[in-house]
Amino acid sequence: MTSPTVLTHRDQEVLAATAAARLVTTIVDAQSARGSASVVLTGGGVGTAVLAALAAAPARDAIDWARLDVWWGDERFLPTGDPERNETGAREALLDHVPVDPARVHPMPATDGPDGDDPDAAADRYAADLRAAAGPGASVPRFDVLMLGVGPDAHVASLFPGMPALTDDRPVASVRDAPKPPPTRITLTFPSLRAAREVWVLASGASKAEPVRLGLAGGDPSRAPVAGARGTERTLFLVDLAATT
Ligand SMILES: O=C(O)[C@H](O)[C@@H](O)[C@H](O)[C@H](O)COP(=O)(O)O
Repeated sequence: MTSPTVLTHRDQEVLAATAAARLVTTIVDAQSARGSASVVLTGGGVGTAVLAALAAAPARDAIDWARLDVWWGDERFLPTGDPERNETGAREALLDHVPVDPARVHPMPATDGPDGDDPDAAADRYAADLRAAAGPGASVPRFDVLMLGVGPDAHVASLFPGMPALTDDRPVASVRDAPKPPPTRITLTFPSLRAAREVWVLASGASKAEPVRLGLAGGDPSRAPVAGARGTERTLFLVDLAATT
C-alpha cells in the first residue's frame, strides 16, 4: 500500500478538469504498456464532473476506447436506468459519448437483472465477472485507476463507518440499511479497492475537510473508511481548497 499524495486545486471545476487530463494520460500510458486499461468509476458529484470533463476534453481522442474496461466501485441497487444509479450518471456524462466496447463496460447488476432484487446474488455475480477478468490466481483485476468519492461521514464506495462490509473479505459485498439512501447497495470491499495500481480520492467542498484529514492520517478504516483506500503504486487525494481548510 502506498502513502497518499495530496494535490489541491482552486475549485471543483479545476479539480475535475485536471483529473480528466490525468485520466487521459494514465489510460494512454497503461494501454501503451499493457495493451489495454481498466478504470473503476465512482458516483457522486465530483466523480461525475470528472467524467463530464473528460467527455468535453479534445484529448479524450488519445484514448483507445475499445481497449478500456470500465468497472464500478459501488452501485445503488435499483432498476436499470434509474437516475439514482451510478451507472446511469456515468453513461450520461461520458460513456454514451465515446466509442467504448459495450462488452467491456461492466455495470454492477440492477434489480431487474438475472438475480432480481437479491443483492447477495448480485454481489456474487459481480465477483464472478471480476474473477473472470483477473489474472491467474487473482480474484480481481489490477485496475489501472480506481476513483472514489468520499462522503462527509468518510465513507468510500458503499463502505460506511461501522458496517459489516468493511470487514468482508469477499471481493464484492451487498449492503443493507446503508445510512445514506438508497439503503440497499453493492460495493467492492477493501481487498478489491487495494488491488488497484492507482487509487484517486476525489473531494470537493468544506464538508469533506474532516474526511480528507482522516483519510490522510490513515486511521482506523472501520471508523473512517477513506483511510483504508490505498493503491499498490500510487494513492492520490485530488481535492479542492475548501476540502483542505
Ligand atoms: O452512492 C452514493 O451515495 C454516492 O455515490 C456517494 O458515495 C458519493 O460518491 C460520495 O458521497 C461523494 O459525493 P460527492 O462527490 O457528491 O460529494
